[in-house]
Amino acid sequence: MAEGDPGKKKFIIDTDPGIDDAMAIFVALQSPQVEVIGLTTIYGNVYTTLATRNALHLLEVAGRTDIPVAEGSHFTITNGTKLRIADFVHGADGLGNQNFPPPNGKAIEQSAAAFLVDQASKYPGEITLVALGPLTNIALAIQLDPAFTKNIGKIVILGGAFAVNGNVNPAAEANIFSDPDSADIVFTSGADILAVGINVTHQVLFTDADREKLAASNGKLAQYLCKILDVYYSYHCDAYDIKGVYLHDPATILAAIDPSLFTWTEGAVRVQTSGITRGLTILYNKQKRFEEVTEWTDKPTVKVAVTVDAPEVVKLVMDRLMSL
Ligand SMILES: O=c1[nH]cnc2c1ncn2[C@@H]1O[C@H](CO)[C@@H](O)[C@H]1O
Repeated sequence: MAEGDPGKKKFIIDTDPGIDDAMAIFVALQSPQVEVIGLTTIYGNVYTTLATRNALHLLEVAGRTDIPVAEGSHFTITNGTKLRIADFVHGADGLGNQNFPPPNGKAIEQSAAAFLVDQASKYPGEITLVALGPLTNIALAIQLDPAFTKNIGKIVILGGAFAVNGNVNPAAEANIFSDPDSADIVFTSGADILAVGINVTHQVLFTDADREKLAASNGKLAQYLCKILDVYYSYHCDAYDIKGVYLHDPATILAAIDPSLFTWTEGAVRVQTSGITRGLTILYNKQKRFEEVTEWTDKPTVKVAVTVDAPEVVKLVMDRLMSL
């Protein structure tokens, strides 16, 4: 395992790869300010077993098999096994139906939650955990170790649809919808949290012209991504009538590296865990003192992204992806 470069931010990426996860992992690996010290895997875009396989495969593509992968939960925090898997977004293999050969590497013995707890206590306050999938592993880490929320430096979450429609249904965004109980545990845990919702990532569009630029570069990662991106493009064309793809996960990596690319508001976030609005994320902006005690009263404050410098984020993503 890579051992500490004091000038760099230590990242652990919790991921369900996933085409935009692949882009995000590559962006993190190619960012000079970042040292990726581990990947943890979760269901979401694919089942967890396939997420682990894809995480190992992506590290092999990038030549970074020194980075450990810890496998995460196969079910929700309430032991739900009827998972919502977004294979229609990313292809049956999660990586654009390319059917890559299996990786040579293996996940470490430790579970994702145990790995997160361990690393956070090894480097207290130093780790940025970027959560790109449902929040089950993070909620499990919180339950496993009461000191985790204090030990982990920062948690940057791709999740939620703040005051806009979701992408699973009008109420819910995919990562939160997949395990709303975990999401509510994490949002109310008191950890230092930044959340990037689809209200913001839907402004970060990677256009056809961007893809052509990527294709024209000789970079290894660029060439690899151009192979897998087709399925993601078709999905966006069918679902949103747009010629381009949303950079949910890469934008979140950049938020973790440089929050000043975004503007933020603060407040308590609660997640609806049942009923027709299951997965709904509601931010209380603390602008009004309510007469009654509410489910938001006295809950810890988190930061939620409000706007993004989208052209700069796309430019940075492009630069990183063409740099190897
Ligand atoms: O319609 C969808 N259903 C499920 N997952 C989606 C959809 N669109 C995008 N994503 C995936 O979920 C995260 C953002 O919510 C992203 O990781 C994206 O790849």
